[in-house]
Amino acid sequence: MAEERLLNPSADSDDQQVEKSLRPRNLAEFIGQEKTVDQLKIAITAAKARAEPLDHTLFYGPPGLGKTSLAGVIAQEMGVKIKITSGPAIERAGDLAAVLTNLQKDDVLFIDEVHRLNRAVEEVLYPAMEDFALDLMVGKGPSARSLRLNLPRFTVVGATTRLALLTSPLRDRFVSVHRLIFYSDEAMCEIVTRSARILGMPISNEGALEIGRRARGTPRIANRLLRRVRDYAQVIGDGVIDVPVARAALAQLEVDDLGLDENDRRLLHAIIELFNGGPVGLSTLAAALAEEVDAVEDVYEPFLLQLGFLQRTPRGRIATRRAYEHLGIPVPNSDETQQTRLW
Ligand SMILES: Nc1ncnc2c1ncn2[C@@H]1O[C@H](COP(=O)(O)OP(=O)(O)OP(=O)(O)O)[C@@H](O)[C@H]1O
Repeated sequence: MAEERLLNPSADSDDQQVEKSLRPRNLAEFIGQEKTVDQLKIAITAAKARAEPLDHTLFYGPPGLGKTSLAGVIAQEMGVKIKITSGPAIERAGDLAAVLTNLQKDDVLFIDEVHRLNRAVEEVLYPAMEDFALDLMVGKGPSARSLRLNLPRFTVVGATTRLALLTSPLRDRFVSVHRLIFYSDEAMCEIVTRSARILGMPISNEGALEIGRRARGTPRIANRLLRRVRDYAQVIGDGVIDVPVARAALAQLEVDDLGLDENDRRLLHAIIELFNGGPVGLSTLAAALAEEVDAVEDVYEPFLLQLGFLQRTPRGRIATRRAYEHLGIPVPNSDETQQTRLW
């Protein structure tokens, strides 16, 4: 259902079409993530001055924050080509060998979901990243021997939503590691304004802020909301996205003032009403919601944690006082709850 995916930060095919035109192409167009951008500027300038490829770089953080965009930006700023693949797409060591032998000097190899590479593939990637070499086994049985093939120097840009799932040998081969964080309201407003300009939608500054601040600090969600609000503005309003239009459209989409949707509220209600506020284990919670554990952990939780509505403890998830207040549920007497220490 459309509403179900509205606030999901993962891309669907509609997004992929529009995202191509909205992707920032260089560092100057990339809004927010100042710390990462400043570090990249220095690394890129230094690598170019040495006429070397950029060091292997890893981006991690929730989906939709700009990891793929940054990989493209790096290639553009370095003036090199980018090859895009992903952990699950490279099934066998031979698949990776084929990708590596097709790289040209200084190319960027972008590997999305890099934590999902399998062991055999990783074993091929290690010498490729470290020594720019490919070790091939020739022959079988006792006469088998290993042959080393030199590769051109290149840059691996890896992206992951789950840094903890990266094996440490792979993690160690990335020289620079950047954590992408949720965007500020101001940055989100700028992103919405930029996207509206590219898509030719008239929007007021306040209208952009209203959409931006309800998009969970995630550019992909902002772009999606913007398209839905535009439909509303065209059909119900006069085509211009201002605050009343943005508010009315978002209310119809059931996106609340903080950017929570029905699924977030369902999750918080479940912890509060079914599990007495928590702690409740992740798998029990996912089962109660009829959701996948991964969806709860990757899609819903990061933003609820960021808002301070949820706490992860060794004994499970706990709904905080703020969550009760946001949902308008009376906060239980703290003597009777297990959360006293958190409040
Ligand atoms: N800093 C930014 N400025 C402007 N737009 C941005 C920025 N970051 C991301 N976007 C927009 O958000 C969309 C999603 O970004 P991107 O695909 O790079 O995210 P991602 O982190 O790689 O997501 P995933 O991990 O799900 O692939 C882009 O198409 C782009 O339009």
